[in-house]
Parts: sequence; C-alpha cells; structure tokens
Amino acid sequence: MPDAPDASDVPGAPDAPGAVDAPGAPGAPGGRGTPAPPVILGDEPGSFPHAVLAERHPAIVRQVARDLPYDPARRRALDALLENCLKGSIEPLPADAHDHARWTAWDMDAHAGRSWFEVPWLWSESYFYRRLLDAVGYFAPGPWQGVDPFRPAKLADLDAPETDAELAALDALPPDGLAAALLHGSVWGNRADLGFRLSAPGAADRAEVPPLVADDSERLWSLLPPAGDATLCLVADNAGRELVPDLLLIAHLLTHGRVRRAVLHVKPHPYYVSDATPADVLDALRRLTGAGGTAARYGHALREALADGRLTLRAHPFSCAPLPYARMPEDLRADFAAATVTVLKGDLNYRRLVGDRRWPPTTPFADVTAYFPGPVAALRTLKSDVITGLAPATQAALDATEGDRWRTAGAHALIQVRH
Ligand SMILES: O=P(O)(O)OC[C@@]1(O)O[C@H](CO)[C@@H](O)[C@@H]1O
Repeated sequence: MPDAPDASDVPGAPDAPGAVDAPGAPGAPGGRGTPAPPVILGDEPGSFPHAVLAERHPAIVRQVARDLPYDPARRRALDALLENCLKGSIEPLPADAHDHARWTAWDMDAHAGRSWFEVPWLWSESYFYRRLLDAVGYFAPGPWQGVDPFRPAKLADLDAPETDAELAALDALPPDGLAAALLHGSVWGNRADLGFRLSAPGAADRAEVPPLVADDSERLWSLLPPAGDATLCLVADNAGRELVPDLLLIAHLLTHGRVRRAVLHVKPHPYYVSDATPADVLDALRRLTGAGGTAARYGHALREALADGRLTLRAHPFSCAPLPYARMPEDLRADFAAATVTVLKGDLNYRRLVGDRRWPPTTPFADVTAYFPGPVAALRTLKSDVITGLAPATQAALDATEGDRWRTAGAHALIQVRH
C-alpha cells in the first residue's frame, strides 16, 4: 500500500543524506556547543544493539511465520531475509519499489553493500521492518497486500484480560487524580512493547512500579493549563496496551478543556512489531467503547472529536524513517511547530529525538532537543542505551545499584520536557 510522498523525496530537502548524522556535524543534536558523541552501531557482540540484530530480529521473523498461514513463496522470502540479515550485506530496494526515492534520500545508497551490523543501528533496525514487509507481500498486489503481519500479536495484546482490569480500574480513580494517573498510565504503558517482550520475557512485570529517573510532569502540566487553548501533538508508539492509555489521556485533556485540539501521529505501516497504525487506533477505540464506564465514555468522546476535527490522525512517512528527528522534513516540522507541546512516546522516538548516540547520561535534554521546532516532551520507559538529562546523583545511584541494566531492562521510565 504505497504511502504519499513526503518533503524528503525532494532533492536538496533539509533532511538530505549525511546532513546531520556525522558526529559533530553542524546542526547535529547536541546544539549549543555540546559535541555529538558517536552514533550507535550494532557491531559489538554482547551489546544490546547487537543482540537485537542477532537474536530479536530472527525471533520476530519466526513469530510472523508462525502467526499467519503465509504461502511457500512468502515463507522462502522470510527465510532469505533472515539469512541476509545475519550473514549477508544490505541490499537496496528494487528500483521499482514505491518508496525507492524516499529510501535513497534516507541514506540507502550509503549503506547498501555493508553488513547489517556495521551501519547505524537505528538505520538497520528500521530497514529490517521495511524488508520484512516486502517478504510478506505487504506492498505488492496480491492476497497479502495490506495485511499487517503483526496483527495477531497486537490483537492478543489488546484483548488480554489485563486490559479489562486496567480499564475497569479507571472508574475507581478520584476525579482530581485522574489526569496524573492517565499521564503515568501513558508512560508505563510503554512497557507493552511486543518486540521488547520477545527478547525480554517477563521484563514488563518484573519491576514493581519502579521510580521515574526524571520527572518534569509539572512542567508539562504548566504548558496545558485548564481552560486553555492548547494544541497537543502526540506521537504515538505502540498499539494495544500502550495506545489505550494514550487515547484515554487525549480524551481526558479534550473533555476537560486542557486541550482544544489534538493531533495523533501513528505509523503509516506496520513497524517494530507493535507500533500503532491507523487500523490499530480503530481497534483501540472499539476496545474502549465496548468496555463500559469511563473508558466507554472516553472512547465515544474520541470518536466525536475525530468526526468534528478536534482530533486529527496523521500517518506521515517520516514516522517510519530510519533517521533522527533532526532530519525531519518541512511539513512535519511545521506540524510540530504549530503545537503547544509535542509529546513523543516510547524508546524509539526518544532515540530519534535526542539522536541515537552514546550521550553521557547527564547531557542536558534541553541542549540535545534545542533544534526541535517547539516545546517537546518525552514519555518513555528505558529500553535502550540512549539517555540524556539525568541528574548526576541519579546516574550514580542507578550505576551503583544496577550496573548497566537500568538502561535496557524497561524497569525505569522518564518524563522529560523542554519548553
Ligand atoms: O519504541 P519502543 O516501542 O518503546 O521500544 C522499541 C524497542 O523495544 O525497540 C528498540 C530495539 O529494537 C529499542 O529502542 C526498544 O527497546
């Protein structure tokens, strides 16, 4: 299902290849004189990025082959992808691929011919999902066109009994605590990431409501005063049990007058297993309206807001780009610039926001996001090495008690805001 061209298809667009990815390049996140450290690659055996390429991706291919009755040709293509990712080199998209020009603008030629482990990890992960969609026939005319290979896993998650319990719990919350509870629900909902659970089974349940390592929630609320005129842009991450609390938060803000208009960005096609697409938004709305109580009320409020234009859904091609947001195209930049605040959900969006680099954890969040065209907030559980904005004492305490594990285990979270 070809998606619409975006500004980055235009030669010379501001996100031209190489513009800001090179360490220390002008305009690289790091702004205000903070030199940019090296971009993270997947080439170090034993490292988290290496394990994602060598272990998580094969597990994802096996899951997809198990979950849907693909025909022999599709299965051979999945096997070939696996072989290529582990032992081969990156092959460019076929010249007639609908998004060939876009991927060319997104550095494809620079990385073709190299091992998947030797190019920026953000790039190789993203390209893996693009190739996986090719293997299952997602873009090609035929019976599998537009069939989400991750839909069985996403629906199982959405329909899990835990979701019923979470939705019913809403009715027991005191009205004056609802906004804070929904914000925290949205943050911790980010643990419901199906790719992550494949390689860290049980991780999402292990920690007992662990503390936030940074909490700028007061700053976030100050941007959204009651009876204000705010436009909220929320860049979603996962479907199912993360999208449900995200939607509840949006519904609450809209119905309580803290936000006049909301824009919800989702992915134009399946990505990183559980990332939300427009179809997943409809599934989540169905789940809400069928639940009863506050959840159903909010579900109906969201349907009305979509219908009358107070809530807009976007599926921009750059949402599936293998690049940092510093290279976003002009139309997306304008969207974010028009928002009172843009809330970016999840680990991958965090990596793209600050740059997928080995930042010292105490690097100021405001510095690395200075390029962003308006106030920006990150709501994320920690599932990869990238981190900025920690107080020195927080980093010291985490290192002392957990070694390096706190960075990737999904047991900590953060709310960071730059005005
Ligand atoms: O963006 P999300 O859903 O919070 O997390 C995505 C994730 O599971 O995938 C990447 C590794 O593949 C990491 O950034 C992170 O662990």
